Amino acid sequence: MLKVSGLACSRGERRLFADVGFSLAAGEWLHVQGENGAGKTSLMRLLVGLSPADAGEIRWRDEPTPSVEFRRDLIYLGHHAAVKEDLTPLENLRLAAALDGIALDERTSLAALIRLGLRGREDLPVRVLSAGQKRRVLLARLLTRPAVLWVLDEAFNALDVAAVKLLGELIAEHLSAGGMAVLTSHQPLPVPGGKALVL
Ligand SMILES: Nc1ncnc2c1ncn2[C@@H]1O[C@H](COP(=O)(O)OP(=O)(O)OP(=O)(O)O)[C@@H](O)[C@H]1O
Repeated sequence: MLKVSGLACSRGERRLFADVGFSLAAGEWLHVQGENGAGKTSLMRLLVGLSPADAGEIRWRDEPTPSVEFRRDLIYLGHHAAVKEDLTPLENLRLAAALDGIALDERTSLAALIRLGLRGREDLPVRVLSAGQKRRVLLARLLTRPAVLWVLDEAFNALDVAAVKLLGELIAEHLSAGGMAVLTSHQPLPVPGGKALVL
């Protein structure tokens, strides 16, 4: 269970939001909405522990975050998350796993890339892939290790119609398996249910 209460955030002189609260249980997801500059990315960064809040509390499994359990249970894909251009998709996935302290076998990586429609691209340097294919390499990380909580900032950007549908399916499968997700997007998302938070 993720429980957020009384969260406040300022940037410079400006108060972006105050008293933000929500909770997520297994199978639930939150759609964070708001106009450009409202503070969606700032909220996601607070949630995952990359920047401190002015006030409020974030609890995961009844413990304050960040905790070892929270880090283990979380996959965060930031708004500007990128893949390394000189590495191949397989190498990118291995590197991301290593940074999470996890050894990743090639079979799992390859299966993730194939699910993301990148069969035959796994050994090419990422720099030769299209923008959408690069996003797909990033999204393949979702399938390389089990994580209960997916925090995805504008993950649907730069995806073609098929990839939007695929990501929607991956998130729906994740939720059906008891996962949770916090998603930002300016568009309606192809994921059933969901709570809304408008900043
Ligand atoms: N480190 C920082 N220093 C100063 N201002 C910042 C900083 N980070 C964010 N801001 C400001 O905070 C506001 C909210 O930014 P944020 O990226 O959270 O918005 P957003 O809702 O994700 O916007 P968008 O829909 O355009 O992606 C913006 O005005 C931004 O310029």
